[in-house]
Amino acid sequence: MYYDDDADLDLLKGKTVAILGYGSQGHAHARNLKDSGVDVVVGLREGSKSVEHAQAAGLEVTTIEDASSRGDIVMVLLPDEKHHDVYEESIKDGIAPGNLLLFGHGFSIHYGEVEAPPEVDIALVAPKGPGHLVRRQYTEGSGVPALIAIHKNETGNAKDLALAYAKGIGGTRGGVIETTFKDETETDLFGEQAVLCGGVSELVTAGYETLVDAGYDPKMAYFECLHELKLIVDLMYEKGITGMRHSISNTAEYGDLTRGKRIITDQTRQNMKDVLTEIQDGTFAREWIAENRAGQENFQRMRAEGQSNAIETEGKELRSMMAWIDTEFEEG
Ligand SMILES: NC(=O)C1=CN([C@@H]2O[C@H](COP(=O)(O)OP(=O)(O)OC[C@H]3O[C@@H](n4cnc5c(N)ncnc54)[C@H](OP(=O)(O)O)[C@@H]3O)[C@@H](O)[C@H]2O)C=CC1
Ligand SMILES: CC[C@](O)(C(C)=O)C(=O)O
Ligand SMILES: [Mg+2]
Ligand SMILES: [Mg+2]
Repeated sequence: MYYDDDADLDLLKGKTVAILGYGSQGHAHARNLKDSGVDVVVGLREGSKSVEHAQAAGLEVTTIEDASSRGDIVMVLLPDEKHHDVYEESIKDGIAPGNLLLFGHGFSIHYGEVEAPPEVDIALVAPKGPGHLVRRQYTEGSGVPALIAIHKNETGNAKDLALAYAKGIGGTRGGVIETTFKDETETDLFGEQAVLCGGVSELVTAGYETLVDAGYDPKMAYFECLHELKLIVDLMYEKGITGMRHSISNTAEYGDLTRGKRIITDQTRQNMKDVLTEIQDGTFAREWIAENRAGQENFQRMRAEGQSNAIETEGKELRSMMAWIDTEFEEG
């Protein structure tokens, strides 16, 4: 594990860090690095809606081409599915030998979507959390842990620079692990599909719909299955599963221990293994790349279906009454 004392922010002094994209991760990295005293330039496509947000945050904005050629370190924080095309059209020619090309996730390098030139260093700094929380936790004085991995290190400086970058975004406050592009990519995809996003979203929706279908008040179902999830997960985050069980009633804990395995069954565990296999053998990556080449028709349809679920309309109304909940993303 690497913590603040293991990384040297001074290595970024005199260097320009180009952040390509100002989305969830892009805005967080750009703003955190700037607040850490790093010289940052943000690269955005022509007509980007993000220009005004980045400029309002005091950041210099230029084109992706210009940022790629000005950056000693060039961090690609564009959607994974766009990396191939944008790299070929706007990034590749600007990267000088000896510069460091960084990614926030290993997908495009691991699955061969980006073919990098031999004389350029390549590494990743992948926060283990959503970009908006990378920013929020940094401003609060804490930080989202991160992974680093080195794919190519012609200069011999890639690891120290990746660690310095991780420190600049707050990652070394939470702890940084060195891994490989392969392991970062596969564990990240598995986590988001089986547990953090796919698993939890389906679990919450299924629980909500079970209560509503049985005739219970949808508002009660929302509080029970979605709102309270954060409060339970906060305890797990702070004190572990045992700590969470300390805070809940004995009745809840007995139900947890005896009923949980009827929800996550041996079949569910087998399904998790199958999902992992599809990640490891490239099936998922090929499917996602093909979906994009075909214009994202299925992706957009499923996204719209998810947005119109009853739990979403119910939740929007209930959250609007809780003044302490920040319901909008201001940028990113
Ligand atoms: N989201 C997250 O929290 C995490 C993401 N990552 C990784 O970080 C990387 C970035 O992900 P994320 O932050 O979600 O990305 P976003 O979808 O939030 O990125 C949006 C940004 O990319 C720009 N963009 C989108 N399409 C294009 C294009 N065709 N050409 C040029 N610019 C484009 C957008 O431009 P405009 O402003 O003009 O719309 C915007 O600035 C990915 O590799 C992802 O896997 C890693 C950890 C967590
Ligand atoms: C959990 C989803 C994630 O992997 C992340 C926020 O870490 C992502 O790709 O957005
Ligand atoms: Mg992740
Ligand atoms: Mg991910």
